[in-house]
Amino acid sequence: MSALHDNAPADVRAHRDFDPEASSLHGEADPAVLAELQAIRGTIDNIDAALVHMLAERFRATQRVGVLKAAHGLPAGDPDREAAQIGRLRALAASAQLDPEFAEKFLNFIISEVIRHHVAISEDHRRRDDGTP
Ligand SMILES: C=C(O[C@@H]1C=C(C(=O)O)C=C[C@H]1O)C(=O)O
Repeated sequence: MSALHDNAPADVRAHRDFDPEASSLHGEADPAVLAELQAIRGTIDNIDAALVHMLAERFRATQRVGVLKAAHGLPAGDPDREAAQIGRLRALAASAQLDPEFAEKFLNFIISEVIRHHVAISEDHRRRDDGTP
């Protein structure tokens, strides 16, 4: 299909039109070096795709938790659960030679987004109960 009549959403197009060889380094290094770089980048692209799919599944699960909490009037965050998760992830990271500080920051980043979703779900739920728009 020509680009002119392409009605696919921008994100769908970006995925479909992704150029795995896009680089600012063409002509900057020996072709053998660029070929090795390209091979490693293939692995990075696979991992990035897996991360997105895993995060999508995680958010699908946390949305269910959010709905359950809202239906039963439970708070969005659960600090004791978070502390246990962070301790576990830090240990896992250390054994995998990943920086535990980074693992903790990454988990906190995700959890704060989850809590934002839970607050929104709970407000929605309350509005529906009150009959307010
Ligand atoms: C998903 C939950 O809600 C929040 C988000 C968490 C998470 O993303 O893992 C963990 C604890 C809660 O602060 C939960 O309580 O299990």
